[in-house]
Amino acid sequence: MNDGVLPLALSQGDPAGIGPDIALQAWLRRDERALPAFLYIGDPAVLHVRARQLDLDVPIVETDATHASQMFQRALPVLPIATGVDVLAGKPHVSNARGTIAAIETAVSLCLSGDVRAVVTNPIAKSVLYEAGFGFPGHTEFLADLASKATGETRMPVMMLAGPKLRAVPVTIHIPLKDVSGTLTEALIIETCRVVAQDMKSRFGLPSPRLAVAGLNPHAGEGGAIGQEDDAIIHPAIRQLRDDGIDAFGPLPADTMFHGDARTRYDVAICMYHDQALIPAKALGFDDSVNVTLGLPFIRTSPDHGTAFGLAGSGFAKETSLVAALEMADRMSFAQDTSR
Ligand SMILES: NC(=O)C1=CN([C@@H]2O[C@H](COP(=O)(O)OP(=O)(O)OC[C@H]3O[C@@H](n4cnc5c(N)ncnc54)[C@H](O)[C@@H]3O)[C@@H](O)[C@H]2O)C=CC1
Ligand SMILES: NCC(=O)COP(=O)(O)O
Repeated sequence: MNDGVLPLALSQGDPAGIGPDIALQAWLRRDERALPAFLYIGDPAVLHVRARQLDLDVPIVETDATHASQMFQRALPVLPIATGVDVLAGKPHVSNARGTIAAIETAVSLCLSGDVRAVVTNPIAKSVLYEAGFGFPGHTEFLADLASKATGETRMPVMMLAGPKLRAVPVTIHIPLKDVSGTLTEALIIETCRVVAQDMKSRFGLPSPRLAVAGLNPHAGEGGAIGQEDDAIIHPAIRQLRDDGIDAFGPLPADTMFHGDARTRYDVAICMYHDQALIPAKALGFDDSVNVTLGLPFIRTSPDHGTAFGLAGSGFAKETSLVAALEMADRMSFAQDTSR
């Protein structure tokens, strides 16, 4: 079924984490889930060792993007990126960082050159990359930087956690909670919502998405008695978005916008900080939610979880979120608006 269709690129992530495990396990489910062909970009030696450790019978073939789809049925296609070090499951090490970063760069480059349809990333350990001098908070900002360098256009990346029950976007991402208030601006909220509205239309088939905007403070500020940001920053941003024809509403008290009835009234929850978005997203769908980066000139999805070092090589890591990420990237690539 994959012959003639470009593959997806799957970066290895931190090789000491569960990325290799879930890639092997996802490949074994290719028929059951009718998975799109994917090309694993990473160290084949790590995959061989991990497959043995997990007692998984997965043939591995070293190849390139051109031949991956036709080989996918018979073997897991791998574009080799040597780590050059002994990788131990569950033991992160700074010397793995170079291979982790190179795999992401290669995946993006293949996508921008039209050799793969989308980029799916396995989890990275941010602290390991920071120790190696990586200058970005996470994939989201790194991918935007790679895209900007390749296209010459500045990109504003937007993180969205998407599952069957909830789509949630954090306006501020990996910053300390104490800095959230100072970072939130009317312009940041407006720009984030514009990117969300545009990508919901072009990549998710929702022509007029309903954006429910959360307040920052308890009870959305209670009329200014419990904080000023809701009235001073969030409310004017929503007014501007509505004037621009975007169906945004709020600010809503965040504690009551995620229950079942409330979720029927919107397509995307716009949240003011990381945990306001990611706690409900992971509570409602840890096993099958996907982390998507909006605002890029290419498609990027990822499992919603991290490296789970404690599970690497154990056989207890679930591949379900990675499978959902592969399936979402596949759907998005066919829905894609080529005018972007
Ligand atoms: N997209 C990415 O690259 C992401 C990377 N991270 C990174 O991952 C590292 C570890 O972060 P944590 O907060 O511990 O989150 P985590 O998601 O790795 O683990 C949280 C809990 O969920 C469990 N878990 C995670 N994935 C699972 C799976 N597939 N199957 C079964 N159980 C699973 C873990 O065992 C642990 O109990 C950090 O360095 C963080 O930066 C975290 C989130 C996303
Ligand atoms: N908490 C979500 C997360 O860490 C994912 O970040 P990114 O690496 O996709 O930017």
